[in-house]
Amino acid sequence: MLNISITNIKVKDIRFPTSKNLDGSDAMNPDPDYSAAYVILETDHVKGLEGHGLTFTIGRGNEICVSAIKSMSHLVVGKTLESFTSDMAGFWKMITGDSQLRWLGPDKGVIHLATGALVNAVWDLYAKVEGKPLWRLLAEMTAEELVSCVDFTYITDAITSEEALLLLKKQEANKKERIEYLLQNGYPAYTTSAGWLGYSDEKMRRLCQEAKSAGFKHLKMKVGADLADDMRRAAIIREEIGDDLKLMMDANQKWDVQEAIQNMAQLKKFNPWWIEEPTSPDDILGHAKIAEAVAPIKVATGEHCQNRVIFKQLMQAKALEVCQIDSCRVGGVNEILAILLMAAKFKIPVCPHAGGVGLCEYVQHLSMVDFISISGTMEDRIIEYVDHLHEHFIDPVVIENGAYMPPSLPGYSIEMKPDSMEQYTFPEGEVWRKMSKPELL
Ligand SMILES: C[C@H](O)[C@@H](O)CC(=O)C(=O)O
Ligand SMILES: [Mg+2]
Repeated sequence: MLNISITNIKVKDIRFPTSKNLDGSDAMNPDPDYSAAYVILETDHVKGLEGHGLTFTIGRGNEICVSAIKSMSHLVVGKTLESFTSDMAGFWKMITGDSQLRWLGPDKGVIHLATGALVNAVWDLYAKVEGKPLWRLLAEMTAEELVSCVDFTYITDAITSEEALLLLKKQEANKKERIEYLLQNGYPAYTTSAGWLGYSDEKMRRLCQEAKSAGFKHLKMKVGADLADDMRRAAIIREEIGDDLKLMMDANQKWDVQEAIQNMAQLKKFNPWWIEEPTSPDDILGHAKIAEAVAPIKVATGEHCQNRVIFKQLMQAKALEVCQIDSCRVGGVNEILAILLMAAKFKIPVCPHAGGVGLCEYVQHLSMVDFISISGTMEDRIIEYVDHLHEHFIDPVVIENGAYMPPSLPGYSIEMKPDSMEQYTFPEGEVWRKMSKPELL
């Protein structure tokens, strides 16, 4: 059944003009246009099944990701799916190990974002061929099969494949119960939709009220542009959500280390649960220093963490207390599994990043497999939710009473509607043509 070949790859530059309403805005990224470098793997499957994947950017530069994906296409076109799935760790090593492309990374920057799109498209195809949503495909793997998806290169000083196997075996006994629990209750979500930096106070108030009535128990706000403004906005949010809901703050890398410590000394008045990306994502020791100084406020990071090696060091240095995996910043599902395993070993909760197009659709699968097979718990774990652009997906996320309900369609939930792809292709799609010629609006 898996003996199908990938016959062709299509890559698209799809952009949504979210900067118009300042959706997704933060202190570092004031005008993001949520965008996708989008991959379609065509196959010779009798039903014409395709693998879809994307990597997320915020507009300009999306074309560079598109180009990088095209440069990697020789690694998948003409190959059978089985040649990948029979040795998933080998597949990932091959994709990230091209002897010439590797020079562009290794495992970082544009080439790694491109890897994310391509690897995720292969997993989408695999899950579709197996007729299962990705979370279930992964959850139904044995401990041995899951371990065999992971390339442990450069992380064996933190976790070996033998340790990973033991950890997974411990979770095997109660997997069925956890699947049942998930199907009944879903996985708790938090919302960022009320707290974008560019929103007016009135809009923020209204969205806080809506979030509360929709059943969310956690809400995240953006900080970092101006401390006085952060204090004012935090006071408004607390006024609206009260003291029972948890509030998180996200500085999107705006501060130097000392500045982060000083600013959090002021903002702690609003009882934040975590401070996210307080400084440069590459500054491991800086994060450790901040974590020590701002405790009990937790330090969260990961959406710009380039690979499993940096995650490993953040964990080893006690620099990260909430692990925010990003489904396409690192090299797709295989590398995410490596990070989930390390987080479980270090007992660090995983709360994925999802502020972007398609990221909610992706990451729900990852937290679900974490719960079922890896950490075995939802304690202190929540998945980010942003209320944008879900209407463009064939299998959009379903949020009920503040929780993600498990997807049931086969695949990785990332396939976009053909119409949406066409209209938002940059720059020739209808939406962008009209924007460049306002008289057509
Ligand atoms: C530019 C993105 O919207 C970013 O602000 C997302 C983010 O930091 C988050 O969701 O967290
Ligand atoms: Mg963030």
